[in-house]
Amino acid sequence: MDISITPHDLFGTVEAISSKSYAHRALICASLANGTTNITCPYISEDIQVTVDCLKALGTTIARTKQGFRVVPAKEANRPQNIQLNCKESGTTFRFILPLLGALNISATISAEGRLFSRPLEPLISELSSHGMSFTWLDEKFLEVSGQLDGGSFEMPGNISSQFISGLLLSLPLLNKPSTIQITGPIQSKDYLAITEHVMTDFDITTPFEVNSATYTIEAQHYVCPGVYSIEGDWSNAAPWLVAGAIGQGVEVTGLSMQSTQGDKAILAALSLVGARVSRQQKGAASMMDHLRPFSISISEVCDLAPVLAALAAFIPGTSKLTDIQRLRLKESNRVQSICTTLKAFGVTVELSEDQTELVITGGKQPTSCIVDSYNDHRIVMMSAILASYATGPVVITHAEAINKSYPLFFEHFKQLGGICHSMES
Ligand SMILES: O=C(O)C1=C[C@@H](OP(=O)(O)O)[C@@H](O)[C@H](O)C1
Ligand SMILES: C=C(OP(=O)(O)O)C(=O)O
Repeated sequence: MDISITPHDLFGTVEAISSKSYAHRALICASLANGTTNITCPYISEDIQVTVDCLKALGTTIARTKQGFRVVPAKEANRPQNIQLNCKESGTTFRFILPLLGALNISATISAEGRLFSRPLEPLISELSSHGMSFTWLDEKFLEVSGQLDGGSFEMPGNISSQFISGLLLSLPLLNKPSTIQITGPIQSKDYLAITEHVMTDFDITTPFEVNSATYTIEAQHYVCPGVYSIEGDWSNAAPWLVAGAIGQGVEVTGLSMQSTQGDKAILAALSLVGARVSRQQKGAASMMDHLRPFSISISEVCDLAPVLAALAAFIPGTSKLTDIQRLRLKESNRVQSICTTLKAFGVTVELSEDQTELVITGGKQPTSCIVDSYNDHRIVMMSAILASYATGPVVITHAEAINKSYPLFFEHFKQLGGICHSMES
């Protein structure tokens, strides 16, 4: 599907969709608990559905209700022994499900789509292999997984994907012997680990972290069903609207928690830093244009914000920088390349620093009318839609169905804010 956008100011109010990161974790914890959990999660996406489908294959009964999901864990005797899973393009699902298969001693043949199997996995596979699990690649198209995961001492680098560590945290309490996870090197995406700890605590599991040794201790524990569980609004997917507000007449996003553990609520601090008028409300946030100035922001803790921050930089006269961009190359697309190519198509000057760790964007000229690709990346679609709204003429985004990975209602909400778009079959 291609989307054609006619430039028009984005203005008004939109409701935040349910947090994808919280939804993945709550569905997994509920599947492992001692009773039925009703999860409030009004908005779903392809990635959340992938986690639902994988958990169903593990024996969990999950029904879509009016407001979310009813999750009934499998009885031990009813768990399958050998299953087929398709993790599609969901990195979070894939990296969480691998240790879980080992903890439940279920063999699986896993398939994937897009770039998922090319994204980093080795540190996780290597640690799981030295704790009882086996992995075999079939033609690089399927991953066969088997073996009982054994507790003990795990080591994991902190600067490749926090999902390796979150996956271990979720699974290790199920083992009958205590474990530790020592994180080596710098720890990045820390707030995603905090989200994992938050949801696990809500299901009565504690995983104390000792800062000096950078080590989690995980005792054998039981997930306790909280009865109901509410998924909060998604800050990462609210960010494009808040950026649109800051370069236009103002946008408000409701249904967001100001106390959220989600690192991407830092979009508000970023917008304040560039001089936008930001208001923090009881249950939401709004942003509006003021005197915008160039910025330099490290994206090491907020890597999913990089595409929309790049779009923001394009509208600000002067040179802005996104620094610590190394891990952007490991996402649904190589986001260093896809951000650069997209900005250039809109006529925006962008350069990579000599050491390849910074994107240097010179903004202030109106983005030009163009045809851009999604690079099969939902966050590039959102970035392009914001740039297109203020472009000199029509913009076509090809393969825009990539948006469904995290935000199937994106273009509905875009129209709700006054955006003008229509879809065309590719
Ligand atoms: O745990 C999570 O829910 C996520 C962790 C982050 O990945 P990395 O830790 O690999 O950066 C983030 O980019 C991803 O969209 C969601
Ligand atoms: C990288 C993302 O997700 P995942 O790692 O789960 O595929 C994302 O949502 O931008």
